[in-house]
Amino acid sequence: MRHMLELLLRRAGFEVRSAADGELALELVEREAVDVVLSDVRMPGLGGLELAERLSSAHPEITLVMMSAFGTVDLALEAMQRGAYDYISKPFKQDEVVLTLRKAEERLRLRRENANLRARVAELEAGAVAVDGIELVGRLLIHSPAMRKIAKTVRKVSRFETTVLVLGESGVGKELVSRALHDLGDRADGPFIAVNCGAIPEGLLESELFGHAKGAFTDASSDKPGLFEAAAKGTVFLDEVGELPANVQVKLLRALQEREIRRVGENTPRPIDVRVVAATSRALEQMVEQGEFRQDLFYRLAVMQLRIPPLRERREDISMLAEHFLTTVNRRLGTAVEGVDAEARRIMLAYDWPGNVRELENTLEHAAVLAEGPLIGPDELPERLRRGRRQAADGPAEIGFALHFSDDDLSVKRAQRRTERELILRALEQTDGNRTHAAKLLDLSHRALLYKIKDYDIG
Ligand SMILES: Nc1ncnc2c1ncn2[C@@H]1O[C@H](COP(=O)(O)OP(=O)(O)OP(=O)(O)O)[C@@H](O)[C@H]1O
Repeated sequence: MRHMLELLLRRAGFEVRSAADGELALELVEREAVDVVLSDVRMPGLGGLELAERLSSAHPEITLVMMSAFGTVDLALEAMQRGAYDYISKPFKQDEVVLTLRKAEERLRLRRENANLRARVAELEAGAVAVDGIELVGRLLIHSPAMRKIAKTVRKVSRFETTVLVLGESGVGKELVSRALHDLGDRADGPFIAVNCGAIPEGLLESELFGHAKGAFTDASSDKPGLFEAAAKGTVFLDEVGELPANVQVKLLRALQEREIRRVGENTPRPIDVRVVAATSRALEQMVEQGEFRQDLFYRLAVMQLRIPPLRERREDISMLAEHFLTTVNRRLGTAVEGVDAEARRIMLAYDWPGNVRELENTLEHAAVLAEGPLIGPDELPERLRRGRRQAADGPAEIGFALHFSDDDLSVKRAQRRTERELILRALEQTDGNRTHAAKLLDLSHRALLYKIKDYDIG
């Protein structure tokens, strides 16, 4: 019977090992990774019931299917109580065995999938995944101490309903930060609606945001809810909030204060249930001083402010983001670029990235398309990067160092390593990558510098 089953199952595509009794079967599963065990109920030595017991305690991941002959069905049922998954009664048809095992296989697949999902959910619930010093907060990849601080605040603030104002240059990731606030908070199951206040024509803004009644204006052929109503139980993200015209600023302030809106052409207010996150790349406080933005609205929006530093102030994120973008570009465009060579990397680390993370993303897409080999070289980088030396006006060096100290990591050893790495990067930038000159600036022997460059993976 064992022999016949071996042949049958092999033919059906299973990888089969056989054991003459229960004892041997237990030894076998210790030696090899086994998904499913098909076992008789009656066997010499260790019987099916005991096997079921021992397997389910030592190897709960293994699915056990029993075979029962006439008169042993009750034993098979008992085995199921002790952890077996299914049983087949003898005599059986060949298809029946294969089908039962396929079912067991499917169950296994589902269990694995569930375990994966559970792990992912646990990660999401924790709000972050940290791997090798890289955190994932919502969809934000984070490595630098400066961004870690932001991640910590995002995690805290996401739990509250407060209005948040996200500040930062264009392309630093303000929208992703706002999304993370939404994704990690209680409204995650609700919609996240992003509105670019600068992109909607002034005349349409009010009705886009708050909706309109039929006949409110020429094109209003029916009642229409606005984005604030569409985002019920979710978040409205007002990007470029500094671009809002004065009349809409007033309406927004009222909506935030009263928690209700009026559709254009309607008098009765409607309650709203949204969290508002706003962002701007403009100096909003200055706009307030110059009378271009309402002060009361500014205070209302800026209950909590998050300032995202530009990429040039957190160069530690560049390599991680570059790797991430290469992976997504490869997937999207079918390219097969494995990385960035040492020289191109040095150029990228020294460049100022005025367009921030978005510029980095576009640069890598451009380079991946041009790349001829597995690595991106300096020639594939846009001209402006090769020309762009770091400017002296980049601020005093101390700023860079201050960023390396965060309250949640006070390890002197790690701080020393980070500082040393940063000093080496700066020396290499100042000397155009000339290691002999850099070693002199660093007061290190040439050999020591080479060793450290390798150790710190500077390239
Ligand atoms: N930390 C990060 N991890 C992964 N992707 C990022 C990160 N920061 C930014 N990005 C990506 O960079 C691009 C720009 O980010 P985003 O749109 O959030 O910036 P922004 O500050 O809102 O820009 P703008 O001011 O122009 O609206 C997006 O494609 C985004 O996915």
